[in-house]
Amino acid sequence: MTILDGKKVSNDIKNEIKAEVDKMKANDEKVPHLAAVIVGNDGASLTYVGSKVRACERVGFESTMVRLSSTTSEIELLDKIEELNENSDIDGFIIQLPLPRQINTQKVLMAVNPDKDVDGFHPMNFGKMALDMSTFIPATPFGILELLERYKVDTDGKHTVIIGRSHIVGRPMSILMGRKGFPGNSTVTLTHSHTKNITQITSQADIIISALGIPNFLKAEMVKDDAVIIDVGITRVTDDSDKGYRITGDVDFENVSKKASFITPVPGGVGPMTIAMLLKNTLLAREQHRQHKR
Ligand SMILES: Nc1nc(=O)c2c([nH]1)NC[C@@H]1CN(c3ccc(C(=O)N[C@@H](CCC(=O)O)C(=O)O)cc3)C=[N+]21
Repeated sequence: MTILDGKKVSNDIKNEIKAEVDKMKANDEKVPHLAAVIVGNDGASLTYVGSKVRACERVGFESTMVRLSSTTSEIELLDKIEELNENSDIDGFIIQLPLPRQINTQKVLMAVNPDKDVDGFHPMNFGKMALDMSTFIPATPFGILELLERYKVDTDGKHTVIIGRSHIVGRPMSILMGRKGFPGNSTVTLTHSHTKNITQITSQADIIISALGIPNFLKAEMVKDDAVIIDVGITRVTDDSDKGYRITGDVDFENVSKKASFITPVPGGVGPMTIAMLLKNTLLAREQHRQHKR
């Protein structure tokens, strides 16, 4: 059994990005600038955005955190997005999800300039991804592909079963694993809350990608020997540690890891990769802006 060490790989990627930024600095070029908009005071969201800002500092990017109150109206957020679209110093930005109820998420994501959409959530970029055109791939799916690639996990002709059809993970992952090339060429099954007899399906999977958010959902009985297990779940459970919580994935790691050929831990698996790939998309955005002389 091999642990897919997202913590280590994400550090490698950050070092590679930092080397690129150092070259830019040596040439007196502008360094990439990422902005993150966060609406409201959700604890988990603030933690993630904080990690993104710290990761920017670590690789030498400029970063801007835009904090808006939980009562922000849709119009106010759209105005802020317009401002970021027009600010030529900003290469890419993200709107941290979820958004408060009064705001229509789809409308907001459509307002982001696709050239600055480093989350890859704009329908234009999602469509390009589905059509194998070069674009920003959403950071979590991109991170999973990168892990599979760096550990040379064979995906060709394999049966990949995805649990969860979210717009951020399950849906894009189902498209990416079925694309031509590596990692890809999988036969994909996308399962969700209306799926019947899920154990029968997961038991046949060569690769399982679980993005559900239910701790200990995936048990050893649901997995065949030598399966590849990617755990995208991140659920906070309260405990008596200093933080007051620990995070746990969808997978019963202790038992499933005994059967798996490769498995991602939580924490230290897909989560850190998400942040590294957001940086990678921002570097890509900077390079494209430079070529278009913006
Ligand atoms: N516009 C937008 N883009 C996102 O990419 C986005 C989002 N909204 N909303 C929420 C999800 C979730 N997400 C994570 C990022 C890093 C970790 C991460 O670093 N996790 C660490 C542990 C972090 C902890 O201790 O809480 C780990 O798994 O080792 C987790 C989850 C990005 N998301």
